[in-house]
Amino acid sequence: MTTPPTPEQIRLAPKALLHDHLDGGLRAATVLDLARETGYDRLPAQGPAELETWFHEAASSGSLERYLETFAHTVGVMQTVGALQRVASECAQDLAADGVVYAEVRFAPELHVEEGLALEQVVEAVLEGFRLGTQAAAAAGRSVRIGTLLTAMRHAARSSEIAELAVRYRDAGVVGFDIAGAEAGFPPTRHLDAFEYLRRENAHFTIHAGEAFGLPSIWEALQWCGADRLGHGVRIVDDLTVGVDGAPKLGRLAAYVRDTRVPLEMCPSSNVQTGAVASVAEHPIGLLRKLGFRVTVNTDNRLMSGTTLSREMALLVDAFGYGLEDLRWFTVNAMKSAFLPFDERLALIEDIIKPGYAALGAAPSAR
Ligand SMILES: O=c1[nH]cnc2c1ncn2[C@H]1C[C@H](O)[C@@H](CO)O1
Ligand SMILES: [Zn+2]
Repeated sequence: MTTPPTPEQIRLAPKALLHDHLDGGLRAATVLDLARETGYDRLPAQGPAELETWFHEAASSGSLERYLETFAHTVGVMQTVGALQRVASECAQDLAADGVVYAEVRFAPELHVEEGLALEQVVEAVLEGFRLGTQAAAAAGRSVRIGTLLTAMRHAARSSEIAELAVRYRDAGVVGFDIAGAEAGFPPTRHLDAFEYLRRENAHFTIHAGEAFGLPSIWEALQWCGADRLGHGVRIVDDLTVGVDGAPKLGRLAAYVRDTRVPLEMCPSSNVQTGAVASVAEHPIGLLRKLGFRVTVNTDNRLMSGTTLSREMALLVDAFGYGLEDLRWFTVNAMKSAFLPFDERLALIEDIIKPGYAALGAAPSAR
């Protein structure tokens, strides 16, 4: 019988995070400070606790489109070099304090040019913020490595430009590309040029797919666009049926996803808020983990969900009875799927992750 890890053990356990939005992870107090400094006067609440509650409630309507409307207020205060640097630096420090040892954090440069910044200035400000935050975390005794993903908005038309930006900054901390935003009505094939360019450049990308729209979106992301990973991908369960023997039977797309080890960046709390799943207890992560899909656990938007990676893992421990060994499995899956060179992924797994779980008393893995 598995002993459930305590919240403190979960926090101390080394964790890897592949899906976290910079503009969805601000501290509420920072949103308020930046609004004052930059003259942004449209915030819906004036104290940090009220603002935190507002984000959580407004993002919990059951609709992805309404969830996305809340970003107007975070993006609204992230329009200067100073604001972008501060948010990125605090992000690195908050992740490190939560025991995250490797994170890929994404944001959409095109959303941060309202006050006249150039796309390059936006990217450089965020990279500098991550550098400063990582340095501050190290000084506090916590080591975290951050890779940046550049996101293009799927309803807009700047994906090729953003893909080129990702390639231009690939040696300066940008490790990949993504598309995000409303999914229904905006299939990933609208951005085929960007994905074809990235593949020619041997670059990595993930695509938000199978969150608010189903199998066709996942199929396009993989088989037309060539995504390395899927953001969410929860709707892959639509391709599972129950066979005559009562065992789950995989359709062709689900089999492809499992058999070619496509990483699924699953975000339990966010999926409940947008209505992609009914509750954490009913999240497909339980079934997909049993069936051996390459599942990873992520935060998506820490501010909108009032969460951390430790909390997402604790919710799964409560729902599915996971032990430290399961959390290590999710973590190793994430690290294997990171957009880092193979030798660097292996070093993090062998030198940091496995010893970290062993120190907490996790049983050695069978393989
Ligand atoms: O879960 C999501 N699905 C689709 N789009 C999302 C999600 N979370 C955040 N975004 C959007 C809103 C942000 O402004 C943008 C870039 O981070 O990505
Ligand atoms: Zn997301």
